[in-house]
Amino acid sequence: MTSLTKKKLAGKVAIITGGASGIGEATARLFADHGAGTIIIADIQDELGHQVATSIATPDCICTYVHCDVSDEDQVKSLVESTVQNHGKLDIMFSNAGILSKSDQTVLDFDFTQFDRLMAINVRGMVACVKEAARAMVEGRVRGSIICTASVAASQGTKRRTDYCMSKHAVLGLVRSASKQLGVHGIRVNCVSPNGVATPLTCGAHEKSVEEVEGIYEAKMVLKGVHLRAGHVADAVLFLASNESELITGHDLLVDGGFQA
Ligand SMILES: NC(=O)c1ccc[n+]([C@@H]2O[C@H](COP(=O)([O-])OP(=O)(O)OC[C@H]3O[C@@H](n4cnc5c(N)ncnc54)[C@H](O)[C@@H]3O)[C@@H](O)[C@H]2O)c1
Repeated sequence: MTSLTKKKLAGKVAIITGGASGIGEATARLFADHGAGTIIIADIQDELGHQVATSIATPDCICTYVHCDVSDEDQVKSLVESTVQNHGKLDIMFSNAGILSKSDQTVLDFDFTQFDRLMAINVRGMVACVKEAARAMVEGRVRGSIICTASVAASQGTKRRTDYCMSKHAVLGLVRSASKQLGVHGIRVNCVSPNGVATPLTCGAHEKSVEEVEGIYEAKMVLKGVHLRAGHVADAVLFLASNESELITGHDLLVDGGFQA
């Protein structure tokens, strides 16, 4: 096999949170295409998660669904422990699960109940996934890769969705700190920051179709003639998960069509 045809994740064991839908699902499919030996889809949408896992599994790729609410550290701990017990190790954690609040969450109309729920998933859940994955990698002496999903909202303010913007700023702080602490173990920690992708998350928030949402986001991109899709984000995650990014850690990889240029 030449290096050009070599699969980038041959034999790797990966967990993808929020893997039943959108960016997580697209990444699970791409990981399978690139030879991952085991992919664990961790989500709270049980029926969809099982369907996605079944559709990805092949004789060469074990793909299973595990119910895991990332806001509950015990569930994250047991997700990681069962992965290592059943599959021998953990090489890649893609901590991707995230939500938007129902209301606009401007400062003047801030709702703390929605804020608490969002922070429990978008921040507490991210920390739990990074913590448990890193502990398993250190214990198993795995030079693993941890990737979090941040957002373009991680590095600039927003006119609404204040809680979401705050949560993604926190993800950036987590990634940068974890990368400094875990480098000594050979563990890399990075994040991807998409601009708008039409997924169930954003279509639901806008109450618009995929085409309408893609139109809204395309208007904000510098690059024209292309829509930012979940597959573009998955490509960036694959790069950060594979040895092609061996020297890259603590990095925020923007996938935004030039939005922040
Ligand atoms: N779509 C975008 O425009 C965009 C832009 C920047 C960042 N992001 C981020 O990308 C990530 C994925 O979002 P998406 O657009 O693919 O949305 P999505 O709704 O299609 O997928 C998110 C998945 O996370 C799961 N999830 C929600 N709460 C969970 C919990 N407590 N525990 C486990 N799983 C849970 C959902 O069930 C869903 O399957 C999120 O972190 C989001 O903030 C999305």
